[in-house]
Amino acid sequence: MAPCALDPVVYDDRDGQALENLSDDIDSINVIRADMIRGSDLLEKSAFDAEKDKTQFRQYEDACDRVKGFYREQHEKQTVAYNLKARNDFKFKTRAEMTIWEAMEKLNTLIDESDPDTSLSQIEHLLQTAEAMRRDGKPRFMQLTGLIHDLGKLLFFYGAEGQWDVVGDTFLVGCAFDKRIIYPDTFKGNPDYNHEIYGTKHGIYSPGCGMENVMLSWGHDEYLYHITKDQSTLPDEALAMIRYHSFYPWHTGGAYHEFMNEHDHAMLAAVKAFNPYDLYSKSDDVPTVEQLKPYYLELIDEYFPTRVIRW
Ligand SMILES: O[C@H]1[C@H](O)[C@@H](O)[C@H](O)[C@@H](O)[C@H]1O
Ligand SMILES: [Fe+2]
Ligand SMILES: [Fe+2]
Repeated sequence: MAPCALDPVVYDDRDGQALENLSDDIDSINVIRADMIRGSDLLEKSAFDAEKDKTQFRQYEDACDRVKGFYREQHEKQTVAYNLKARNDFKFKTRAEMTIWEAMEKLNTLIDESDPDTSLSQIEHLLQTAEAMRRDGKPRFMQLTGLIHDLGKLLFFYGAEGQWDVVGDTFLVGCAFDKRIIYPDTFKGNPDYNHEIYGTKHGIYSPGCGMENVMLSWGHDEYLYHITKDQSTLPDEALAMIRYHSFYPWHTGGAYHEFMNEHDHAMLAAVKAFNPYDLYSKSDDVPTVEQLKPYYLELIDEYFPTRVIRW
């Protein structure tokens, strides 16, 4: 079987039991895909070690069966009907009330089964992302965005149907599934694949309609986007980094650009600046949570005035 950063593992850990048998072969993942970051001047003074061969990130063809199985299920189940229902459920429920830091601690028991590149816990991944930005002197709002960007994975504990509607890359539903999405053939099992409208190039959308009017597959990005939009003072760039960070077919693959408006182009630049910190910090040293906590608690207070968040 193909190698995997996280194999074998206990995935369904909703009760917070100990996760067992995490393999520690993440050393082999110190790799950057130079073509993905070329042109991003925000990376000129990057914290990522240029000597490391980064081409091994996001190697889905070589990924283990866990990752492949995850995406098959996700691609078969993310339909328009499911997405409408998920948004409706979200709107009419408050799942929990807790601070950002408490959310980070709660999320710590989740191991992301879509991710071929890390076996670390989520709190460590969040701190790695934020710390890489801090080292590079990125603005405080961006450091905070790095710290919280995956907190939407909390959905897993609040009524998700599995991990397929929480983690993984995102794409559009309501129009044809783009070939630039990883494992594009797995969409053949999606009931919308041959739909008379959803199966067409533009589907229910029209060119130039703006990304705020398209439906991204439901998961941690969309969920946290709505929460931060309503309950933080973070700027539009931060909200875009949160909403689109898993939208690889768009920010890296170049798909769906026909739906963008002018504002979206500015947001795309912000997401591209964010993305390398999310991805390539996965090979950085494991952060010491307690040591970093005071700095980040202060940063959280700057942008979340109510402190206790409705999740
Ligand atoms: O496996 C990962 C993980 O779920 C990330 O949180 C998400 O943002 C990425 O797009 C995905 O590839
Ligand atoms: Fe994510
Ligand atoms: Fe992430």
